[in-house]
Amino acid sequence: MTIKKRNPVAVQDAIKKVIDVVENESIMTLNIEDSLNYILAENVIATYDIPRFNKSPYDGFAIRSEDSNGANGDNRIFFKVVDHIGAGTTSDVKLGKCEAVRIMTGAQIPEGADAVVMFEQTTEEQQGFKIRKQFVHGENIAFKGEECKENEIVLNKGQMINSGVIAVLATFGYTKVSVYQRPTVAVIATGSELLAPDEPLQPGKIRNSNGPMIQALCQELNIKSTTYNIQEDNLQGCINIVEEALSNHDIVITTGGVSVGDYDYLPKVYDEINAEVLFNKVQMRPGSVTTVAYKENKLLFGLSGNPSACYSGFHLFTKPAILKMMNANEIYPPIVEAILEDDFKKANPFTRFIRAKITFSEQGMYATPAGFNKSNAVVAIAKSNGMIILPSGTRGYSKGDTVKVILTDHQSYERVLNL
Ligand SMILES: Nc1nc2c(c(=O)[nH]1)N[C@H]1C(S)=C(S)[C@@H](COP(=O)(O)OP(=O)(O)OC[C@H]3O[C@@H](n4cnc5c(N)ncnc54)[C@H](O)[C@@H]3O)O[C@H]1N2
Ligand code: MOO
Ligand SMILES: [Mg+2]
Repeated sequence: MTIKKRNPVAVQDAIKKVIDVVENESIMTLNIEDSLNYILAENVIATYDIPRFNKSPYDGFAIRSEDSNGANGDNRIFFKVVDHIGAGTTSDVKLGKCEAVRIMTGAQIPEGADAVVMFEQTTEEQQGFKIRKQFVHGENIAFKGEECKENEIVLNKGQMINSGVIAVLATFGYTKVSVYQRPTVAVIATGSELLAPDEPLQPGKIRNSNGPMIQALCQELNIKSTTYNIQEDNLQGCINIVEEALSNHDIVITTGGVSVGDYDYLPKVYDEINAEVLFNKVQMRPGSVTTVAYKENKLLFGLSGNPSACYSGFHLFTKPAILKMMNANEIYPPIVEAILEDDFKKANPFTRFIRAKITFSEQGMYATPAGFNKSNAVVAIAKSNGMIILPSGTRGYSKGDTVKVILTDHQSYERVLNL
């Protein structure tokens, strides 16, 4: 049997092919407390100025700055305290010459006052205090509207809702928020050798690690995927399950069966269901056989069966596509430069992605391969928070070289405090 030659596309081109085909305009409304990690489907407009009024940023005394003219160590000026307010209350007092209102952080500056003296800048006296320095107009005042003005667009649609966005929505009294619907995702692990984690091992069989891993990767994006039962290598069975998953989901992720083996049925499945294959070979390792197909605004990710290839394929192609399908403005992973901590002397004909532990030290960022790193590796995935990128070429790489690294895990922590 001859094998159809595949045309390997560059990694960037493959990512672009996936991103270019998907779109989503479906919107829904959520209570703000349920909206974390969704994408804003509307601009957020300030409903009033922030700060709402001129306010004191300190605990101290509100004064008229002109009354402090000439104050110094040899000429201390006395102010009489005529009122006392905390945040949430206001004062009706109109300040006269050398009068002050005792004021706490967050309280509205009383009429006539234009500066705040911190407690630490005073010496207390009977019925008042003395100061030994001159204050200028506006000193120690948080001005109305200095952060943002009423009707200003403070957040743009397409932004991921993080804790700060929820704070902004709450600030402006929005209890509901319009967000883009998330794509629905189906996960199907294919392979006659696969057993569920709770099944006893048998000769020639292995446990399905890709299915739970992909489900967890979706969960990291706050997507609750539908996980189908393990699908054995059987053409009709594969066609049926993929068709059924596709009729109920926006994205179908399969793992395994995309290469050229006798039991690799996914290429035939795409053919049978008339999905357009965007690419079936990428100039990368692992994951060179990663295949992405498209049908009626739905995507089919044929991720490789080898766990490290499967993981890399998800990060490179599926994750940006899911974010694009959520209509996020920012869909690509952060890529940083780091110092390589190991030698890779062999030249690689395709771009290599190496699961690695990225550490941030005072000397800079370091990238250490996270152990045994072949396509079939699983432990290194668990120990990694990034992927070293080694572009293809005729030379290898050495310890000390500066390389690019994709940050895959944004919730990574350090062993030592580098403060
Ligand atoms: N003649 C060729 N053979 C292979 C090529 C090639 O170009 N020519 N490519 C190799 C590369 S590279 C990879 S990667 C694999 C891709 O294989 P498939 O995507 O077809 O996946 P399978 O054959 O189903 O399985 C490969 C490997 O992964 C294990 N596996 C599968 N599913 C899971 C799972 N859910 N959890 C854990 N491990 C899984 C499976 O047992 C196999 O060992 O093809 C090469 N061959
Ligand atoms: O997808 Mo395969 O790694 O390129 O091992
Ligand atoms: Mg195979």
